[in-house]
Amino acid sequence: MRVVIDGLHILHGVDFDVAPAGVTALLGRNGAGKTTTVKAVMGLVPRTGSIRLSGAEISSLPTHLVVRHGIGYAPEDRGIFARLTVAENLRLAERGAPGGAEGSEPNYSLVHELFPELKERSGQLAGTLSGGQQQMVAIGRTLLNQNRLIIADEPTKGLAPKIVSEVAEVLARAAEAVPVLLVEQNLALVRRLAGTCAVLADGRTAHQGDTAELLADEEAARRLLGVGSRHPLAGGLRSAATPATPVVTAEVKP
Ligand SMILES: Nc1ncnc2c1ncn2[C@@H]1O[C@H](COP(=O)(O)OP(=O)(O)OP(=O)(O)O)[C@@H](O)[C@H]1O
Repeated sequence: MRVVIDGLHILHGVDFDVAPAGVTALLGRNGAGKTTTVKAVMGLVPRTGSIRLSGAEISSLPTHLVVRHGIGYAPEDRGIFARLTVAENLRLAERGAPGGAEGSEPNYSLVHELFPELKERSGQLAGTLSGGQQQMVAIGRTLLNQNRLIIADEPTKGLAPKIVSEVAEVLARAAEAVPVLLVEQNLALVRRLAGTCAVLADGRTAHQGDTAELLADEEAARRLLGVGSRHPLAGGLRSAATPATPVVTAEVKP
């Protein structure tokens, strides 16, 4: 996949798979191209190449059709309507089944089970919620519909440690139902949640594989992520199986 904006080559060789279950982390240093990559998947920036969702080519689709194919997107800025209530923010996200098929109701029971606070605060203006609560709305919206993939772009950015743990728990539970592509700088969280990862560097895929193996490899972690050998994550990390068939593949077309 490639992205050129105003003549600038932002992405020039991004090629990775999202595992069909659990969390896949999209990693890389600041400016590596992570946010641009997820925007390209969503059709929010012009892109060329191939993006396949469960085998279907979606790289030429506009954003609303990408969404209808079954991708729930929690953007970096959370995309909350501050002057609408929590309930109205959720209602705006309602849609039918992937591909436009009829017959699937928005799953409010799942959202309220994972985030009881959203039910309690349904009449509150979203702009008056805390950062963590707004993140709950953003992730809750992705769980409302029957999605094939959830993309969360730095969902813990700027949150207090206690809220980070809560959001991590929610992502873990969400990933039991739907595969998640997670852009995240917090490597402790990545270690806990993501079995597999792709690492971007300078607009290209620099690495893809088992997250634990990468974080245990001092040289690779330092080179790709800037993690030093004394970093608490270096060495002895959990491993997770890599399922066989990717849910999303993004690659450069020859
Ligand atoms: N619309 C744009 N116009 C020009 N340059 C852009 C645009 N969007 C992104 N870039 C540049 O492309 C590069 C990749 O940006 P991107 O936001 O995708 O990186 P990132 O890996 O998400 O970084 P961070 O971790 O800091 O959020 C950066 O150098 C950025 O300045």
